[in-house]
Amino acid sequence: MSITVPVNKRGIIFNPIVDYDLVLALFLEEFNGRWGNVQPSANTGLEGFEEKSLLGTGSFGQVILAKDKVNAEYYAVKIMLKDQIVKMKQVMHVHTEKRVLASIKFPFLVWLEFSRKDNDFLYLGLPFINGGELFTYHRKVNKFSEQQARFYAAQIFLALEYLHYLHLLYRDLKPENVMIDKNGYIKLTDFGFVKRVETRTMTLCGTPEYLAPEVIQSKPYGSCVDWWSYGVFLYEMVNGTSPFAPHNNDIMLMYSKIVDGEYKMIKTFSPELKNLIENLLQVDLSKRFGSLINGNKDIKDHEWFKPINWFSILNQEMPAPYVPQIVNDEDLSNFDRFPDVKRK
Ligand SMILES: Nc1ncnc2c1ncn2[C@@H]1O[C@H](COP(=O)(O)OP(=O)(O)OP(=O)(O)O)[C@@H](O)[C@H]1O
Repeated sequence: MSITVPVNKRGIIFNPIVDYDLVLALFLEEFNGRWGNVQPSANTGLEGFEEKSLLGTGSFGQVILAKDKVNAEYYAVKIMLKDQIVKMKQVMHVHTEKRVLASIKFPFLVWLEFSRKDNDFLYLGLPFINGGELFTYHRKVNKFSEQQARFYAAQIFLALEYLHYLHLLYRDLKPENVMIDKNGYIKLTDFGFVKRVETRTMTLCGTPEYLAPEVIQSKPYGSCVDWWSYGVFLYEMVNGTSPFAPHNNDIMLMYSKIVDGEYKMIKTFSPELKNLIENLLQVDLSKRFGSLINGNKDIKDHEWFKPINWFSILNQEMPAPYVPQIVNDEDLSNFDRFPDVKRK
């Protein structure tokens, strides 16, 4: 079987499955070295770009669609208000997000195309992923079949595996951060909570319904928090709602259920899916898949993933179960609608 070998921006070839040591070495060279494979931010704001429409909003600003006036390429530009970043004590997070985005290259992750700044804002230019959020599509269809969920879950598995090899914790897995590209494959976006840890960390962050018990309890944690969120994600994809969705907005009750690992298993899930979820939503770290002696292999080799050929997923050769309809480069019909961009 042929394996397409991804080539990163500097033309260095690596195979993300076979040679992770090389991938890690290249990542570290970028991450610790020259601030990634991009030039330092030019102080020109979005000069040279046409600001088109609003794609989404985040904690520190907006993500807009912008068109490069010279090469006519489209980008999703994350615009962050400097004041807001400082007030919310997120300087380090933004710094890390930029360095990580500039240093990674993997089929199922977005990367940094360029960065800019001006007096008030920071701008991160990302490839425009035009199929919208997985969240929007999932909400439209309500549930995925196990086969469809497996297609997305396999890509997310490979993305997390890649990040973990680089000692990066993603810490914010949720359908809102998974974008669908024009071919129906996915890309993880939003690296605002990514943290590089060689051992363990203790920071409380993430999205409440997806938080692992050890994060809520302020215990030191490692990459297993992503595998917990992955279990929540699988459940939600196939069931329609997440296992710990709060009743009457009672967040404290939801936290106590997460800490106790108390959720309802869905009878209609296949036995394989039930087993995988039970092993991911394990409060006891000595039992959670991803942290046992076989590491990630317990997930990758699990019966539920038997129909998956990992190389054809990586090479994006498997037909996607859903391919978004995109009529032209500015088609935003797959995004939730927002009013047009107006920024001083
Ligand atoms: N590369 C992209 N292509 C198209 N749309 C994108 C892209 N990146 C982000 N978006 C849109 O913008 C939204 C917000 O982006 P993102 O989550 O990165 O912002 P954020 O400020 O980090 O948000 P959060 O508050 O979740 O941390 C996304 O949910 C998505 O709809």
